[in-house]
Amino acid sequence: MDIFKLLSRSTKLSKSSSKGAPQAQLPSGGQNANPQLFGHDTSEDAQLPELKGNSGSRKRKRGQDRLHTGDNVHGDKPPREHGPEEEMEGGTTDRQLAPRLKEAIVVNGSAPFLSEEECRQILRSHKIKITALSDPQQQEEEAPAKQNGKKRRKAKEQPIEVAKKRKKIELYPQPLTSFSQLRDKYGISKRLAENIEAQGYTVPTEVQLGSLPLLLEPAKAWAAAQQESQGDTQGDNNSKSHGVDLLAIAPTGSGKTIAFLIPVINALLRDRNQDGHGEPAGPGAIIVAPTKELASQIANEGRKLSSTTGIRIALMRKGMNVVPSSSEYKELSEHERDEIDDKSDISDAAAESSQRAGRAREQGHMMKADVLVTTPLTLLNALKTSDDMVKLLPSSPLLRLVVGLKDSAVPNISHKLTYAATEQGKLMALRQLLHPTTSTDSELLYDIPPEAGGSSRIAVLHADLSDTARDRVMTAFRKGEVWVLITTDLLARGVDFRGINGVVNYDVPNSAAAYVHRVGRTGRAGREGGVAVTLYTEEDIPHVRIIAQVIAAAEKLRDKAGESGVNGAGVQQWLLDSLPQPSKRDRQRLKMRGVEIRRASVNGKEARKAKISTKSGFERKVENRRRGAMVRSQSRKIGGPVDGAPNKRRVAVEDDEFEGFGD
Ligand SMILES: Nc1ncnc2c1ncn2[C@@H]1O[C@H](COP(=O)(O)OP(=O)(O)OP(=O)(O)O)[C@@H](O)[C@H]1O
Repeated sequence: MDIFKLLSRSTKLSKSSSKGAPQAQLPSGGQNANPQLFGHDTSEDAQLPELKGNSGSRKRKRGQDRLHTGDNVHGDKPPREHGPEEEMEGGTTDRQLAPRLKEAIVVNGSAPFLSEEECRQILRSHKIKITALSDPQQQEEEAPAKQNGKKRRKAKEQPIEVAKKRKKIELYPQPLTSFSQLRDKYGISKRLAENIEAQGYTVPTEVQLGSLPLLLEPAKAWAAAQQESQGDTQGDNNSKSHGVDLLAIAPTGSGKTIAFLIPVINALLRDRNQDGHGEPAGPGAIIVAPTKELASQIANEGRKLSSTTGIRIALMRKGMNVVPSSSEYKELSEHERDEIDDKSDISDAAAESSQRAGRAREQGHMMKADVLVTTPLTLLNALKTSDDMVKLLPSSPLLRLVVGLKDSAVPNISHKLTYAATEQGKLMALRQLLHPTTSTDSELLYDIPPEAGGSSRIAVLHADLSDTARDRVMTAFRKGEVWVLITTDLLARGVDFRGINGVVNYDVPNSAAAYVHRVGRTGRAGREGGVAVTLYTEEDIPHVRIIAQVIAAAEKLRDKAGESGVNGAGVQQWLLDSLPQPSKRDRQRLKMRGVEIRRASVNGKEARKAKISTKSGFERKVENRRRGAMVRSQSRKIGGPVDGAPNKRRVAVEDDEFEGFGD
């Protein structure tokens, strides 16, 4: 692994240092040809492994990856295997089907209508599984019971059992194989389609491929689920025009944000057109994100998609109020309305950080918003002051979409587990990692030289910083002014920096999910070349197995896709076998409290914090003495205290400014 190539986001590589690893193979290396993680190899045979038949080079296990016909949709009969030339429903064979599927998968504006079998194959090749969790028929029968308090209480007590008993129905909707189909086939707004195109999106990612048709045509999804649940009887789909609830589980960086934003914006535009009014009708959608950074990112994505459509996407900040309804807006005086319009207009991305917006926020002003993006606490505070904000919606059928394996790391990055023995060892390992050993002419050293920006290239971001400081660091990192960002789990989820080439887990993550999300900051939208390094010490050993297992699973997935890891196996089998298996209790404790030894206070006593330094104790002592002598001499000159006490006149280091690493 050449970490130099990973970090040099804005550095020209010398020929020798760039040999063997083309820039385009890194996550920061420009446009990505295909954002899909699975089933996107368009080469003749690799496109659909199911269609390769006996001539395929990869071996197929008995009973695996075979096509099976529609008479066994729900697993109630064993899958019926058939050879490559076997005739399928509708009289087509695998080979006859292949070109049609390819036509559908390859970027293609026209949208051929695919049979259920064809849909099933496309969805399967992309590892997409869609299930109706609540049976629409059953749900409808249960609806009156919901009014009954006793039954409701009982249902609440046994939700898991009830859910288990319910028959899960697998659905095969028409997959979205190109963004151009959004307009042609689903009739989304012209402006929205243009905005999607302007973002450069052409090939939908797996989660978009499966979820957009469901969310844009919920009536069809409902009808399909109903039809499946009733066997061959006709489902009444005309009356079911309300939407579906969709739970989507997909890999990190797989484009979930626009997968839900496109249907939201389209639905608001459609409603606006149907109602025929341009006045604010109060927020039509609320998006809740765990951190301010993520909320701000989602709001920005939304604004790009809704640009010039008239849909307002507002990032909700402390003290901000939203115009709850069009009737309330109409009741206001003209002056008040003008003021709201004026302030709402400056909520777009460019003005978000402007002084005007800042002032407006301070005054607790009213804003018009069609979509509110907020963090949970801000929403809670807003709800306390406004009862009208949430309208109860009718319950809709619940569908679940899963892409790939749940809780697995993206297969397109390489993982490395590095044993560093101690806390000091971790710092040494990090330093070694950032010091390129392969090239000597690099400007990107651990202590970045002043000519290259020095310590200003490194920043820290955590929840104790002010909002302004957090915004500033985020902007600098996005612009590429900051090269190394040291952060907490605050940025572990959802935050999208397109060009991150590597993630270093300086401390072992507290759970498998935390690992998946942290390392998912690289390798976004299917980009190759990202690296995730996890440093661990002796104290971490009892907790490393869960991480090693996630890595092994990701590598297996990569191998299955026919690619070997960039640097070979990140976890050797012997390591996996020798790491201790943590008990359930240990796993829970780790999740709640982290690695005990690293906590500042253990059992009420202040733990001795390990001094993290790459210098020896002797060197530090000499330096401290020298520094103390300098402080005393300066104090004498300005008549301050000379007893070696800290010089109070020294400028305090502001909490929100990173001043480089101390020795
Ligand atoms: N169809 C597409 N083609 C190319 N790039 C895409 C596509 N869809 C999304 N992207 C890009 O992929 C990146 C990741 O998208 P997004 O942040 O929505 O992922 P996510 O699934 O929400 O990730 P996470 O699980 O980490 O929250 C973004 O930079 C986005 O612009």
